[in-house]
Amino acid sequence: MEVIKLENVSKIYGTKVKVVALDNISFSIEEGEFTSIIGPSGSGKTTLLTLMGTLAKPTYGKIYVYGKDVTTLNDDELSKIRNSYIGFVFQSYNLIERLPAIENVELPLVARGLSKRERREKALDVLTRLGLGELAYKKPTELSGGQQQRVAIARALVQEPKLILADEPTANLDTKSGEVVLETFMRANKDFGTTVVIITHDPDVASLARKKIHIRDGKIEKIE
Ligand SMILES: Nc1ncnc2c1ncn2[C@@H]1O[C@H](COP(=O)(O)OP(=O)(O)OP(=O)(O)O)[C@@H](O)[C@H]1O
Repeated sequence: MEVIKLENVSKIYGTKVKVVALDNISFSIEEGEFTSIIGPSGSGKTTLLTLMGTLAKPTYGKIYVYGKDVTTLNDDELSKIRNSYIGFVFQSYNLIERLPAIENVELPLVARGLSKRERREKALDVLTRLGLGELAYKKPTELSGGQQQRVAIARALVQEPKLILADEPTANLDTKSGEVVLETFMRANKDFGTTVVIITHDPDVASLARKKIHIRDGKIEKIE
């Protein structure tokens, strides 16, 4: 089954001065694939992930997510798709500072009607898997940037999303923490068939993926 399909997608920013961030891109991602998107700075990687995550619409072309043409959906319908399927890991962590790490991780589960006890158990389990069990009750301001990044990753994973979209998830981490994060993604992929798409600059990280999409100047250079 195709999780994401792009057909002749272009994204142009600006009105007077136009920036062609993506130029006529087509590809698809199948369920259970682990894909990396690689390319130099400014090549359009973040724009591509944003479109795949239905957070913005393309200027031209069609995008299908789990078979639905998301270019024709309204904001409510798009947020439903995001909530049902997608876990995002962005470079900015967007953690709530007055809440301890564990409550930040629990937050997405509140809307799902889980009991407080179930939420706590799940959140602690994911934090522990990411090596943060001891820090669960610390506030984000008491954590390093890399630890905050892992809390944000825990918040995405706790929802057990069918699709993970991650923008440079290991960029701010030391080698060991980066390995833990990648291992967690790989385990979700292997054990639960979670589809994973990660943007990376790092060839070692990219090589873990079965499929690599190289982009340059808003175009696909090659898929291997
Ligand atoms: N909101 C925006 N308005 C105008 N131009 C933008 C906007 N977002 C991105 N761009 C431009 O679109 C192009 C692609 O940017 P994008 O952030 O997608 O690249 P990237 O490959 O993710 O870069 P990096 O690796 O540096 O994060 C760049 O030329 C960038 O300046």
